[in-house]
Amino acid sequence: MTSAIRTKICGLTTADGVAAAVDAGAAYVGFVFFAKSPRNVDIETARNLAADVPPGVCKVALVVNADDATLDAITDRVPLDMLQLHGSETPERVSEIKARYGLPVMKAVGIRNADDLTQIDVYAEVADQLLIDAKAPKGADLPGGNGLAFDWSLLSGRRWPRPWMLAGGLTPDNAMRAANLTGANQLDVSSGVETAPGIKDADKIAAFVAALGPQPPKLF
Ligand SMILES: O=C(O)c1ccccc1NCC(=O)[C@H](O)[C@H](O)COP(=O)(O)O
Repeated sequence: MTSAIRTKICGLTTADGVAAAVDAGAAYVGFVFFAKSPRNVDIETARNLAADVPPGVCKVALVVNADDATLDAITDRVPLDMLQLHGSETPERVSEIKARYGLPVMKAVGIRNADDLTQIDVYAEVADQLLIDAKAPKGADLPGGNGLAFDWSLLSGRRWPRPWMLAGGLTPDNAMRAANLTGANQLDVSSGVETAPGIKDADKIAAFVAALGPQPPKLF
C-alpha cells in the first residue's frame, strides 16, 4: 500500500484556486505558460499568484519548448522553485536550462505504450525530477492537461534513480488506485479537479488531496 503521497495541482489561474490548493495541503502548485492552453497565465498574473504561495509549497512554471528569452522573462519576474518542461526539449536542452537558471527542472515524459518507457531512463540522466504523463493524442492542441490516463500497469514494479510524479487523467476517485498500481508517491492533476477546462474547483482539489492522506514534507 502506498502512503505519504505528495500532490501537485497544475494549471492554477486564480488566487482562489491557489488558496484551495494550499489549504488542501498540496506540495506543488503549477502555473502554465502556454498560449493555447485554457490554463495559460501571463507573467504578471503568475507573479501575483506566486506571491500568495507560502514557503514550503513548491511553485512550478510549466513551459513548452520555451526559448531563453521566454524563460528569462518568466524567471526574472516570477518567484519560482522549479521549471517543468512539457515539450520536446532534448536532454541537452534540459541540461542547458538547469545550468542557466539554477532551478530544479522536472521533465515531462509522455507514455502511450511500453516503447515510450525508454524515454524515462534517458531523461532520468539529466532532469532533477520526472513527470510521467499520458502522451497527448496525435494532433492535440495541448501536450498535456488533456484529462487522459495511460495504462498504469506499464509502470508497475519499475523504479528510476530520480524522484518522479504520475500524471494524466487522475481524479479524486482514481488517485489512490493509480498510486498503488504504479508505486508513485507524487501525483499531478489538472482536469480532474476542474468543472470545465481551466476552471479549478476548490471542493475537487480538497477531495483529491484528501483521497491521498496527509501530505509529507516537500522534496524541492
Ligand atoms: O494543462 C495544460 O493546459 C497544459 C498545457 C500545455 C502543456 C502541459 C499542460 N499540462 C501539463 C500538466 O502538468 C498536467 O497537470 C498533466 O498533463 C495532467 O493533466 P490532466 O490529465 O488534465 O490531469
